Amino acid sequence: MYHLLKGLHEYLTRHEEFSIVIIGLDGAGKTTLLERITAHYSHSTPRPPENIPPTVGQNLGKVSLPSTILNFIDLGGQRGIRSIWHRYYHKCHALAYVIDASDRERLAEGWDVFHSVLSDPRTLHVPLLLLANKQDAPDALSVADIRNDYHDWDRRRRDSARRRDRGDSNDPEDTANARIASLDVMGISALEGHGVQEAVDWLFLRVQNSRQ
Ligand SMILES: Nc1nc2c(ncn2[C@@H]2O[C@H](COP(=O)(O)OP(=O)(O)OP(=O)(O)O)[C@@H](O)[C@H]2O)c(=O)[nH]1
Ligand SMILES: [Mg+2]
Repeated sequence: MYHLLKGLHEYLTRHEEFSIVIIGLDGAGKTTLLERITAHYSHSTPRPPENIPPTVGQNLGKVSLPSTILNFIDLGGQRGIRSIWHRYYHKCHALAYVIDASDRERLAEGWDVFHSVLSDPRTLHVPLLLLANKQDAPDALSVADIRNDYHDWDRRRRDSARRRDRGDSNDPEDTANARIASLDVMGISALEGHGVQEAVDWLFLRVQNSRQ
């Protein structure tokens, strides 16, 4: 009887754990976002932005929900650190790619890196959310503009690939194209917190669904 009740108690109070990896170029605002998320769920104040150094390696943040634990892993975005991202793909349940929507000069670089994530076979079945960060900045591109900019960039990339390959069809591309077509993009301000709750809700829902 004791074992039965103990088992029942464990079943009712169990916590499922999911890992969510946050990636994107250096300076996109990933650690600021992690701070905002963990502060929100622990009802504390996020670390002041001036106390957040560039990430060399990773930062971890745990969010405890009633029956679920979300483990956020924020990875450094500097060029030399990006080569470790792939090590996290197979063990994560969702990916959030953060882009700095106010830095037009680095958008193409951001898309280049984003595309390599999207077309990596190891991310194929991992839910992927594109976060257009820094929406509070006066010159930030809106979600619609970010989406258009990415589609324009991708069209140019495909045109030049087609010219290079003299029109040969490229099957692996089809998978990436399908993912792009159904891509979810959300606008956030990691600094001020706008849209962050909605982004976490999206990730929570998608990791739950992917489990089923
Ligand atoms: N205006 C504005 N600035 C932001 C926002 N999020 C981050 N920043 C600023 O962007 C800069 C970089 O933020 P980080 O969070 O360190 O960027 P990161 O993506 O973690 O960078 P790496 O660790 O180098 O990969 C800092 O000056 C932040 O204060 C935002 O939503 N709005
Ligand atoms: Mg960082």
